[in-house]
Amino acid sequence: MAKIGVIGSGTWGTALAVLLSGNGHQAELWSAVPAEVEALTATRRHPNLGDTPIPENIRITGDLQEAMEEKELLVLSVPSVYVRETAGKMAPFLKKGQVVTNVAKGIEDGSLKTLSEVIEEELPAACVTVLSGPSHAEEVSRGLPTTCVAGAHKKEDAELVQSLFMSRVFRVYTSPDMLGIELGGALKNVIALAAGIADGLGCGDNTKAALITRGIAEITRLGTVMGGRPETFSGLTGIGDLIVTCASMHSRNRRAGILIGKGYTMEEAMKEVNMVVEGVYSARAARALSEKYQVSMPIVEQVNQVLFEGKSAKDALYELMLRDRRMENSDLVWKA
Ligand SMILES: NC(=O)C1=CN([C@@H]2O[C@H](COP(=O)(O)OP(=O)(O)OC[C@H]3O[C@@H](n4cnc5c(N)ncnc54)[C@H](O)[C@@H]3O)[C@@H](O)[C@H]2O)C=CC1
Ligand SMILES: O=C(CO)COP(=O)(O)O
Repeated sequence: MAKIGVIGSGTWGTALAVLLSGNGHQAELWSAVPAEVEALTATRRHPNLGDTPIPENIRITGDLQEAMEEKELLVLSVPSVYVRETAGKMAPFLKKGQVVTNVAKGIEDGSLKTLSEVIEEELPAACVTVLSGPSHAEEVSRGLPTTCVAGAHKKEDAELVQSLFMSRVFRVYTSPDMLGIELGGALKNVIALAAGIADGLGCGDNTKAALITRGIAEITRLGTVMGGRPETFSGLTGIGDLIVTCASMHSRNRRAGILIGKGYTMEEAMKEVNMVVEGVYSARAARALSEKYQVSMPIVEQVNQVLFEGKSAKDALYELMLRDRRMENSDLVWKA
């Protein structure tokens, strides 16, 4: 039995605390929002997780020091925009060498840093790791079989995360490619917005398959130029996560995209979904990275134009369809 602090009691942090508690660990769940601490303590339910009870042995607290004290692992589960601020607040209580696992998916706006890089800046004494993969909280909390990848610089840190989370319904692999894992997790949300927009426009399965396939091509092009491994983008945290987020009605990004495709503005769609839609924040960062690294990302570009420049979803779709004619893979060569 390990003591684990889950820092962030949103849908995902709560589902992970329930999973860890089911694995026999003592989980403590922290929230920055006092009203959330009160409501979760009173109801022992998370509003987005249906009837799943939060077991009585999970302590819910607004006291960060208490949530971090004597913990073998700290799971950082706040949305990406709060990662720097929250990691900064954790700094005074962090013990040297304490393992911190980030589970948020994003890229910091402006700095274009991955979230583990942000955490390493704020918590230089921590051993920073990540956990990512195709894993909707709504299904994990119900014990539906799910697979993820624990990424770390050091093998033993990845294996610690693997051993604490692994169960008969939650299989965890390990990987040293933290950069590839994090880029896949952040960038798939932008493609999921495009997939949702296509759904909202009334497109079909052919369109969805095209967006997933060309989407992973964009993610892999950028990710490998930045130093991620191609194998990672064809694995669980790359194509795996992209498939689930483009196909599932649990996906916040896809749902926001559907509304935008139906004519909602970005702000209206985010309000309606009422949970964090990370792709909206990652879209701008993805476009900036594609410019910085001179990598073509046409889907990312069109999503940006729809979200931030008032372009109609239909125009964006037809512009993608009528781009310059090209080979599917320009590395292939024709026989003479
Ligand atoms: N929901 C899911 O199925 C999954 C979510 N993720 C990632 O986990 C992260 C969190 O997502 P969710 O839990 O779904 O979000 P959510 O929308 O359910 O929760 C948002 C949370 O933000 C917190 N918050 C508000 N103000 C804050 C502040 N100033 N400082 C710190 N926290 C604050 C609130 O406590 C609230 O619980 C995201 O990056 C998401 O992409 C990753 C895998 C699965
Ligand atoms: O990353 C996630 C599932 O792996 C959650 O994000 P979405 O809800 O947008 O799919």
